[in-house]
This record gives sequence, C-alpha cells and structure tokens, in this order.
Amino acid sequence: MSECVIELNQIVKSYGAVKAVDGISFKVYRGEVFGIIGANGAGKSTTLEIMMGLRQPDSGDVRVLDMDITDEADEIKQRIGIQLQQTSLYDRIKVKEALELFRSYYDKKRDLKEIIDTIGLEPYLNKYVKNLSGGWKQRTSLALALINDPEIIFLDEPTTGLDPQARRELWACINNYRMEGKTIILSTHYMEEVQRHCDRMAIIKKGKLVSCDRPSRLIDSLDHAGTMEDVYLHYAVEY
Ligand SMILES: Nc1ncnc2c1ncn2[C@@H]1O[C@H](COP(=O)(O)OP(=O)(O)OP(=O)(O)O)[C@@H](O)[C@H]1O
Repeated sequence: MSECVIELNQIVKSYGAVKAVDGISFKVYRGEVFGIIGANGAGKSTTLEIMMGLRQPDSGDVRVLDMDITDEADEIKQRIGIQLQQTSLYDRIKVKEALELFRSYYDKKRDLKEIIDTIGLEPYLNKYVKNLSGGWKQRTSLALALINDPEIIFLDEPTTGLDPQARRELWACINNYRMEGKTIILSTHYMEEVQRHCDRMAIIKKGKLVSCDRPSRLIDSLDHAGTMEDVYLHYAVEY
C-alpha cells in the first residue's frame, strides 16, 4: 500500500444550524486521483476546504503529509496546490501577473516556463484573466495551483461549465501531473470523469460519507449498475 498523504478522522463542520460535514473519515494515498462527488450542498467544497486548511473543522482531526493541519499549516501550504471554484479574484490582472504574484508566495518554485508550455498558456500571458473563456480561466487557475510544484493538488469542480473539448483538454493537463506521481483530489458533478479518471472516490450525502471505493468496484457492487451515473443515483440522491 502506498503512503497515506491525507487522513480525515471524524470531521464535523456546521455553519450556524446547517451541518455541512457530519463525521467524515477517509484516507487518500500518494499518487491517487481521488474524486469527491455528491449533490449540490452535500458538503464537498467544505470537506475540500478543510483538507486545504482554508477552514477549521468544529471537531475531528486532519493530517496532511503526516502533519497536523492546524499546528503545521504554513509548512503544509508550501507543499499543496489549490484551485478554487471559479473566482473573480484575479479578473483585474493579466495571466502573467497572476502567475508572478502566486510565485512570490512560495519558497519552492516550479519552472514557470515549463508550466506555461505544458498548459499551453503562452498566447494568453498578456490577456486579462476576466477576458479569458471559461476553459482558459480554468487552465490559468490550474497553472496557479502548480506554481510551487505541490505534492497534492486540490481542484474544486475544475471542469464545471466547460464545453466537452475544453474539459478534455483540461483533463489532458491534469493527467500530465498525475503521471509525475502527484496526488490529485477533486470534486466534480461529471460522473463520466470520475469513471474515466479517478482511482477512488468518496460519495458524500448530506454531510456524511456514504461510500468510498474504486469506481469499478462501486459499479460491480450494485445490481443493474453499468455506469457511475447509476452509482451516483443509488448513493448520492435523496428520493
Ligand atoms: N459560508 C457558508 N455559510 C453558510 N452556509 C454555508 C457556507 N458554505 C456552505 N454552506 C452550506 O453548507 C452546506 C454544504 O455546502 P458545500 O458548499 O460544502 O456543498 P457542495 O457539496 O460543495 O455543494 P455544490 O455542489 O453546490 O458546490 C450547504 O447547505 C451550503 O448551503
């Protein structure tokens, strides 16, 4: 078994009366592409944000790269990469400026030219982020998540709203980094992406983990399930 790089143990997080995460535990291993799926409001983003160190859980333990997420937050942030859901934060600056700004945040830096070439950003460097299409915005934010050559890359719905070609191209970029042995953790609403690209996945329903396994094993475990969409409808949806 490869090394465990993330361990969540009984995580709970409420926003006022809303229990967004309700006792979630799972492990992620080095080199995995790990998907998190669930209906709108199930608690995927909150779970991701807790793993990224952006939110404190009310209770439970989170270990990332064998460090405590609260005590060793600074060291962890140097070794992970984060791509949030589409944000207007960087709309007013150019792609090149965003890359340079992010680069200044980190001690360890990956070669910028190599990232730009791999992701194909060269023609867009002098464009304002706000003027890019959705696909190029997402590629820019993937580039930003890679700037410190992270061991773990977190992607919150990286392909939402993209057309099929842009989704395919973004996955080609993500798979490049998977081949280097990076651990990739993402949330998505696209079940065919999970089936095709994820080694394992967690299904969250109303803040609870209802299943965590390989897509093929989840499909095989259900009578009459042929696709991940059948698995999603069985586990994640409330009728
Ligand atoms: N900052 C916040 N303040 C109050 N409630 C919040 C906040 N963030 C999330 N919630 C609520 O917590 C619950 C879980 O939200 P979360 O964004 O984690 O779900 P999600 O599975 O990522 O949803 P989606 O697929 O729509 O992005 C939802 O009921 C949401 O309305």
